[in-house]
Amino acid sequence: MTNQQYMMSIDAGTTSVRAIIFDHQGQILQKAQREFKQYFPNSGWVEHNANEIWSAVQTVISEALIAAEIPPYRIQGIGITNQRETTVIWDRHTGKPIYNAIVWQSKQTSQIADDLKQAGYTDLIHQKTGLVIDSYFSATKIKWILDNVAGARKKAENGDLYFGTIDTWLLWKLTNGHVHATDYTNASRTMLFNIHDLTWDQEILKLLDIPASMLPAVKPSSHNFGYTANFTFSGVQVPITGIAGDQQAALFGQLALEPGMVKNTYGTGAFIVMNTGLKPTISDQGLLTTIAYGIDGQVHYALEGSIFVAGSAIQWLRDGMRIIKNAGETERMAEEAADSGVYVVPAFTGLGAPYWNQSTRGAVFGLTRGTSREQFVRATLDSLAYQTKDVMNTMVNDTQLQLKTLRVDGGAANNDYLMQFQADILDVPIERSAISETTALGVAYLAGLAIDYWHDIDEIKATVGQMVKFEPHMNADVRNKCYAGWQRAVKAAQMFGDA
Ligand SMILES: Nc1ncnc2c1ncn2[C@@H]1O[C@H](COP(=O)(O)OP(=O)(O)O)[C@@H](O)[C@H]1O
Ligand SMILES: O=P(O)(O)OC[C@H](O)CO
Repeated sequence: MTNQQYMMSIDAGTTSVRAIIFDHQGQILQKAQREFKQYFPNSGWVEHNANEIWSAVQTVISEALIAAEIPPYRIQGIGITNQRETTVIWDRHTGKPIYNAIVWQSKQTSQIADDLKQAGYTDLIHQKTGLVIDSYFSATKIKWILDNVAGARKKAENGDLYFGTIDTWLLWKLTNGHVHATDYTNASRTMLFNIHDLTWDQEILKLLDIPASMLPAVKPSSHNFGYTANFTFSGVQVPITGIAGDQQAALFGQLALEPGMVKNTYGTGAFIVMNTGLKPTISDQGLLTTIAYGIDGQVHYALEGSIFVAGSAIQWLRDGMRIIKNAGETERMAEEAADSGVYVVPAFTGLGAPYWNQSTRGAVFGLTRGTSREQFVRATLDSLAYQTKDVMNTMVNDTQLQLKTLRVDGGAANNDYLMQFQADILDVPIERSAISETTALGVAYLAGLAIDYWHDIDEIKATVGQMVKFEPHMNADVRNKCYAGWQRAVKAAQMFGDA
């Protein structure tokens, strides 16, 4: 086994980066993780320092290799998966970012989004990009940087600036400034990419005054993007052969490759993605149409429901409300809590799919003098499941496809209480993957397939472990009553925010 080759995934998430080394069985050989700093320069703004992300990535690559005790040449290929939409703009000559990376959650560009809506571009943008107009996507963030950083627009017009999402930034750094590219999945989250003809959309670029020279080349997700320039200072050139946004990578890692298959990743937010096959399905009920992956000369599409607050509501219980010590204990507390009729609507930064209401804020309903800490915790966990049901109902309506199972992953999917409640409230079985790092695994698959590390999907399927199943067993009357209460709570929270 001494000459065994491995794949390495770089998972650049919102709060931490990881390097994970996988073997041919899809098992984790080693992993290293680093958190990096979050900047909140103004209320509702969230920024990262792109150089700090790059430093953290270099560190975890080295740490993972050292801990695994393997030399760099035993890595056959690298995959990059990333927090999506987050926008970096840098000077292509000096390599220096001209502003912090504006993070997907950040609200500083809401006004630009509102202006676009007011000007009547909602349908045009929806039809072309599959997205709803929102500050969530990269387009308004690029415009904001060009409008607000001194000299930026002039430089952009002279062709001196590059834009990239985090994958593009890391690829550019790993190749020492030789490759400026992204993949279809990341491009489809910019609100600038035409998902039908697979090009940057000139009309939208003009609308936002964004020069096309800033934009990266767009390639399939499973593709040889280029070689590392100086991998861990070893001089070894490792090909980067896969790139995908983290939610799409998770879909691939769950092997949800047939139309109608759905996964939900319960991380900071929750992202429900349904594979819809080779044709885009445009939702008229607030779901996003997005590119699932590009492989073997074909582009596969997906419908997505993005929930902004999921696991971060549990962090709020810990760090804001300080009624728990760690996320893990919520499982026992919820199991112990009696039914209560309490609802927590964690709309801390507005509501995502299917509501898309930027002005809603969090709310709690149904408190009595007897409400306990455990019941409050349980209601917060339940909100993750209810938000998922809102999205799933919309997906079923949009596609007319009957949901058979929901595949789950991400930190909060480890909570057995939550997964059982999710199965009950959806009335659909839940399957939790055997490996928790599905996102990294997905991009390892994409990268490995491009270089024949894995020959085909069947070879990959043969390596997949047993999933943990949660079967629904809630009585229909109880389910309907619980969900009706949630719907009233969301409605009331929206009324309060809109007033
Ligand atoms: N047992 C648990 N029950 C509920 N939530 C959990 C549990 N474990 C972790 N979480 C939540 O999951 C999130 C971390 O999941 P992760 O997939 O690492 O997220 P991300 O990739 O977005 O950083 C945190 O918000 C945390 O509060
Ligand atoms: O980094 P995560 O796991 O919170 O994912 C963020 C999403 O990609 C945002 O769209």
